[in-house]
Amino acid sequence: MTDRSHLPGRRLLLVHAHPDDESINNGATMAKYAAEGAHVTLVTCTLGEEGEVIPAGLAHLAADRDDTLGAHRIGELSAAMAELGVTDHRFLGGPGRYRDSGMMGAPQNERPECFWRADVDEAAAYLVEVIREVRPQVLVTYDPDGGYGHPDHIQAHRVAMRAVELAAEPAFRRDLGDAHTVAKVYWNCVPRSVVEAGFARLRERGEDKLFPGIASPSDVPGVVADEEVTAAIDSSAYAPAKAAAMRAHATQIAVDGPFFALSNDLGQPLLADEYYRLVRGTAAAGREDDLFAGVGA
Ligand SMILES: CC(=O)N[C@H]1[C@@H](O[C@@H]2[C@H](O)[C@H](O)[C@@H](O)[C@H](O)[C@H]2O)O[C@H](CO)[C@@H](O)[C@@H]1O
Ligand SMILES: [Zn+2]
Repeated sequence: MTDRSHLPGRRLLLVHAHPDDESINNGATMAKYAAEGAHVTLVTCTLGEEGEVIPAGLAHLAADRDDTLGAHRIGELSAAMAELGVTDHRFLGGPGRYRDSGMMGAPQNERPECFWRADVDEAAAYLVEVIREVRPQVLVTYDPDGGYGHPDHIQAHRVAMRAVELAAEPAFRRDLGDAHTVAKVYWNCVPRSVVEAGFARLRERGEDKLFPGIASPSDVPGVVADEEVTAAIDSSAYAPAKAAAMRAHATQIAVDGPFFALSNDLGQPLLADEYYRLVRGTAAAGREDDLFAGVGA
């Protein structure tokens, strides 16, 4: 039986594809739970080597130039975690084990070392080892489409969901630790009414002029009908930390007040509250305001 005495009471594990996804999707949630004393663990599946680069002075980092963006983004991620108060962040299988696959359909999808071509069970075993060590009650990842169809996001979903299954199997890889059942699994999402209100607010205030273009609600990853949302984390107190963490990913994200843009220069609202769909486990009555609702230590 695993000795849990050294583990903090509440333990949250997040599984993401690239450095920056964690701050965009869950920055306020991570800051909130870290501040409340929960143990927050982030596993990022690639280094984001194939990303575009916003600052002109860093353009040389790009994959088709010096190909050092991955190493640079490790530093960005560390800076972002410092802003959120998160101290446990890891790369799946170690830094560089799986390479960023590029956008769906890109030639990079064919590289043998890219995450999109990973064997899901082999990749999941790396995550089983983390799950059996940290023993989280709650795991957060993407929906089956990865939020917006990026191959690394889709693969992160598949690997996370497979690892949850395997970690709970006592007969699976006993060398990776005692079996552990994750009590609750959530997928990131955003209610349609919140996204539409966010864009309307920015247009009303004329802040949609801060960037060359403005995205549309359909560009936002994981938009769902309001009634599909099962948890809403009021993280307004942590909005500054989230914005600072997003700014730390300077090669990928430009933040201006309540607005941000990725390298496509399409501005969108920076949402402080963060939303989830429970897909494994038992939800508390009504829309939850705590991801740990109903779980024991
Ligand atoms: C938020 C996210 O998942 N970013 C990924 C994504 O980056 C996008 C990509 O470069 C696209 O071509 C741009 O138009 C868009 O603005 C970017 O956000 O894909 C990258 C390559 O796989 C990845 O490194 C980045 O983290
Ligand atoms: Zn991503």
